[in-house]
Amino acid sequence: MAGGDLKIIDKAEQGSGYDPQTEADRRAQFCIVQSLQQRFKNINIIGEEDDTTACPELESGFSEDVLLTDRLLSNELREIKESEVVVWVDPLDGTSEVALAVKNKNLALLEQVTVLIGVAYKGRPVAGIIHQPYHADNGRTVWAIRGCGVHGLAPATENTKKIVVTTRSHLSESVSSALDALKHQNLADSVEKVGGAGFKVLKVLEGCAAYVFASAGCKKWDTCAVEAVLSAAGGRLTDISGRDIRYEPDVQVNNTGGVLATASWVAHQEYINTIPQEIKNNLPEIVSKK
Ligand SMILES: Nc1ncnc2c1ncn2[C@@H]1O[C@H](COP(=O)(O)O)[C@@H](OP(=O)(O)O)[C@H]1O
Ligand SMILES: [Mg+2]
Ligand SMILES: [Mg+2]
Ligand SMILES: [Mg+2]
Repeated sequence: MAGGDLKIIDKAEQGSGYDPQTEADRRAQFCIVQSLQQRFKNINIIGEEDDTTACPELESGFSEDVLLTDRLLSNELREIKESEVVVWVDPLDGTSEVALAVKNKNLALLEQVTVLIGVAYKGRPVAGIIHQPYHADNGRTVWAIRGCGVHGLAPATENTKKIVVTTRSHLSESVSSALDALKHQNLADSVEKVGGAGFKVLKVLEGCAAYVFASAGCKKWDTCAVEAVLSAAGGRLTDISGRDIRYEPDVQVNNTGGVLATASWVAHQEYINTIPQEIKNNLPEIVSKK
């Protein structure tokens, strides 16, 4: 960004919209993957980007805060072997918003950018990090480990209005129809369109009722970290038919069933029940390998 050229590559297949990757995505993935591998030789890491750019500064430290939760950690998690861990990395979530922020010189959009690192064990998320580099002056890191609470943010426990967040850049007819159905049943008093899976889940943690994406296109690296954090806060994240999303290493990377995330203070099942069956039928779960 400082250099003024994001070096954007469009990853979208011809005729299927716009899916930008910037030099920041490539460098951040290199940094995260190499830093993790340096410390943990045998974990399986799956990142969004196929192409990376070497970045000389790796991270060798760790947050002492994590050690403070040690006494809360279950024996099951304590005994995990490196080879049983799958880390899903989204080096930069909200890339479209970064591109737009620079293009339109609208730096407020950068708030929607996050870095997502999710840790899965036995196919389900057990820990997650949502780093928001452009929050307030110095950014913030929101993280959770199963059984050890949510850190870096105090999750909202209620709200008088049900605000639903959805995609800004990947709207489709099925996304709109699902939102209309929710409005009809008073499950969406208003709808906000914002970028990034990470940012939308932060919004849910901070008082929005739900994140609704009744469309395919979102990937496992978009949801693994955020599901870990949201469930530690008492919320739920499933596909739009209410099925758990799986995170085994050989699972299909697309969340073909869409995404529905709800805050702790709303009934997840009511949102699931309200989304029309026809939309659900068009978004089947595909469990086949990659
Ligand atoms: N149709 C689609 N094609 C490609 N990526 C999609 C997509 N729909 C959603 N996504 C991905 O899901 C994330 C959240 O999307 P959205 O902001 O539209 O809700 C983004 O992650 P990235 O920014 O990490 O690529 C975005 O690329
Ligand atoms: Mg992307
Ligand atoms: Mg993403
Ligand atoms: Mg990304």
